[in-house]
Amino acid sequence: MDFLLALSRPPLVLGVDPRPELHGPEPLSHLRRYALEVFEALAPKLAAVKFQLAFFEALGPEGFGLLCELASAARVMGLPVIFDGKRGDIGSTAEAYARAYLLRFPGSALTVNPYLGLDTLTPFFQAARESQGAVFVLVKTSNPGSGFLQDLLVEGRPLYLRLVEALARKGEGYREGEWSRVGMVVGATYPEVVLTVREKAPHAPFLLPGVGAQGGRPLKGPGLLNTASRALFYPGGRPDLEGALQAAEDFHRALVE
Ligand SMILES: O=c1ccn([C@@H]2O[C@H](COP(=O)(O)O)[C@@H](O)[C@H]2O)c(=O)[nH]1
Repeated sequence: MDFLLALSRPPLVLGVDPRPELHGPEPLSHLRRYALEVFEALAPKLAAVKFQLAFFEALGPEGFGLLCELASAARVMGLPVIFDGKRGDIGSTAEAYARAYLLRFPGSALTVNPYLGLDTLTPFFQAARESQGAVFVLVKTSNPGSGFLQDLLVEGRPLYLRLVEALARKGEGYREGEWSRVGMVVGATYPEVVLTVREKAPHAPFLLPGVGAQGGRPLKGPGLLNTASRALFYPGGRPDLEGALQAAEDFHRALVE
């Protein structure tokens, strides 16, 4: 499956940030069952499933096993997968991260951190092209303090915008039809920034985290993948299949009507 197919699906991404303490006496088996039920029930309303690697890593080796199992199950259900790991390192290590999440899981996407420089992102972009995947580069993150570095003025323009311009240029080399395999993360908590970034990067898929629990509202537009984790996976703060379906229907209505 080519990740870019996610852009022709409904524009909502289910975030999976598992909290075993909410899953009773046998947390991992309950979590596995619950996640599979949620994937199946919500699949027709989703562009993709985003797995937050930190929450799986925090569960130790069993957590990594569960991540692989759930990622495979999502793909079998026809759902593209995003690994939210915000990886980034010198080139040789970036290559290893790219092998781990893009080449071993063809057709998936990975979030990456640009702080080390654009040269360190090339292994991710090349792996995404080879595996029909995608890369989402952190540009303007959803957190309240993101401006501390990202909004710094550099030669009169915010740093995030300079990054966007450079990525948009680079992304042209990884474009297939309308969309590039070089995507960007822009917080749904900054809707005005989403518009500014879109003007500079018309062919980049955008991952918009922060919908729901962080106060961001769903945003409509081509190539915008609205992402909610707690609000969809744990509506009301706990596992609730009916509630998850209702929340997905509400977001879906806001996005497609
Ligand atoms: O700018 C960013 C980048 C990534 N995230 C991740 O998205 C989810 C958000 O969870 P919610 O429960 O929907 O708030 C989480 O995995 C973050 O690590 C982000 O929030 N902002």
